[in-house]
Amino acid sequence: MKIYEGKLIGEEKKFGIVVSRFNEFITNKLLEGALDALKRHGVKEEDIEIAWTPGAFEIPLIAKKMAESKKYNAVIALGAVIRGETPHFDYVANEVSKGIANVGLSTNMPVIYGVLTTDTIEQAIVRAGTKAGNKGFDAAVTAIEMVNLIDELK
Ligand SMILES: Nc1c(NC[C@H](O)[C@H](O)[C@H](O)CO)[nH]c(=O)[nH]c1=O
Ligand SMILES: CC(=O)[C@@H](O)COP(=O)(O)O
Repeated sequence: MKIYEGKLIGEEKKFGIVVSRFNEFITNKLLEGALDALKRHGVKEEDIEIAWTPGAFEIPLIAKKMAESKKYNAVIALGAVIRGETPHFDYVANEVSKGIANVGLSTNMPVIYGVLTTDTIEQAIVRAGTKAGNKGFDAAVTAIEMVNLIDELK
């Protein structure tokens, strides 16, 4: 029986991070978590590039540009979409998740979904480095695992 699972070793791998500025109080924490995870798993600082978008809605386009550049082994998408008073949240959240998934499939590259979609600011804070951990850290670990899993399947 042969089982494939990506090792959590980041040496020699290159990562692009696309992070949205909207709700920067939260997304900065997600970015810190992602950078912490990459470095603690052996990724060199020079092998990480970061692109900032105005909001989460713009993430898929920049993720696609990064993936198509072939400069990285994986792209990590970080954002925080927090519900307001109108249905705008649903449109943004739906398009961002769909867009990011489509980029990964269309470019054949791991594009990891690290975008918080929460009803309240408190829910976002809890997931950006406090009680529920840091979803940016988790997304970066997922990126490392996916890169190595894909290498194993070659
Ligand atoms: N409300 C949030 C937004 N809204 C902005 C959109 O993402 C986009 O930048 C704008 O509609 C222009 O295209 N963005 C977030 O990242 N988080 C939000 O909570
Ligand atoms: C997710 C959003 O776009 C949201 O923050 C916008 O807030 P509102 O619905 O109150 O305009």
